[in-house]
Amino acid sequence: MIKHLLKQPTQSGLEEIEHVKFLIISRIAYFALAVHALLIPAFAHIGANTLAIVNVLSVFAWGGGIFLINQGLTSLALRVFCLEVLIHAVVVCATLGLSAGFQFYLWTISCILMIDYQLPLKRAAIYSFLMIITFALLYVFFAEVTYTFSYPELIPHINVINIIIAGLPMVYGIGLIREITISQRIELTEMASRDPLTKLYNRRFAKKLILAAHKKNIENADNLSLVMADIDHFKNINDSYGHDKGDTILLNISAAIRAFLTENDIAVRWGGEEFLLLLGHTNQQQAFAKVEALRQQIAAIEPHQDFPELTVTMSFGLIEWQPLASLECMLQQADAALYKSKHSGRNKTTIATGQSSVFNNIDAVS
Ligand SMILES: Nc1nc2c(ncn2[C@@H]2O[C@H](COP(=O)(O)OP(=O)(O)OP(=O)(O)O)[C@@H](O)[C@H]2O)c(=O)[nH]1
Repeated sequence: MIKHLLKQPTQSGLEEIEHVKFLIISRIAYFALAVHALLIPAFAHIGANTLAIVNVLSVFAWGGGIFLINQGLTSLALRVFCLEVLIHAVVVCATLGLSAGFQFYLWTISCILMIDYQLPLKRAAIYSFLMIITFALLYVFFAEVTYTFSYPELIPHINVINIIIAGLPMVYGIGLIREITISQRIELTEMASRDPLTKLYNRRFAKKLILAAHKKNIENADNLSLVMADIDHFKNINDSYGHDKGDTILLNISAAIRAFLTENDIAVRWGGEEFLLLLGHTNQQQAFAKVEALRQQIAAIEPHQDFPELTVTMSFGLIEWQPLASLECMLQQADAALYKSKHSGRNKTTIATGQSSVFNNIDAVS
């Protein structure tokens, strides 16, 4: 229910909270309006005419509040509602006594005031605390007031109903805050772990993932290969076609990389035009075959119909992770292999074994 109310995670946190609050408050407002309207004949029927009149005023207050909500003045509406509940609780308790349980609504508005983000925290806390003080004072001043109207046998039931209705928004509100907090935490983690342009993992976050994958591979005695990849002559592309075109190429390449990944692989935007791929369950020869397929696929991407002469290629260097070697050592070797690919003509894949042997691509060999 709460999840259903939450909007897309792209919305800023406070906006999202305000939106959800708006929906909840409008629902509560319509419900309260209906209840107060029903209480008018009920109070008139038991002979509590003052309360019937107070409820007429309450209906106006809730109706006015709904009008304010529809005008986008939710926070002001909230304050009108709080004032109405305060006055209502005091008048009803003074007339019927505390046994009917109308005082518990003061706890509800005390909580609602605390989630009114347009109120500064200090002021919200003071108002909220005043509601609690009022609640306590009702027990001081009206503890002796006894119910003298019709249907006294209904009072214990009304008490239970009031406690439940007053308690529900508090539970609901806390549940809502919990869901929003979790969804924002997930969103923040995503933002902190991803590169904003390509949405691949960023370097800082990926190191943890890579080390965890390596540890798991050692435990399972499995193969793991590490690939450094770099777009060829990217500076020239930027200089000739513009930075925006360069960004589009980065996006196309990231999409190709993402499509190529299996669930055991990790792709990272390692630097500007440099990517790191971690291929799980993959030995050196398998990694070479996979990377060659990716390299050819990238070379076949048509960057734009307006620039038929523009071809984008990538160079790769790969190494199978030796179980006892450090990440830094493996990165150095993969980097050295990439360097070889670059310096032997680019658009190539090089395997770094201990002595960094070079495998040219099929086109280059033939
Ligand atoms: N459009 C765009 N360009 C970027 C981005 N990040 C880095 N670059 C550019 O990538 C280029 C990298 O250039 P170099 O390191 O000289 O490498 P290169 O031109 O690809 O040459 P080789 O790697 O030797 O083939 C620089 O011009 C950077 O400005 C980015 O996010 N968007």
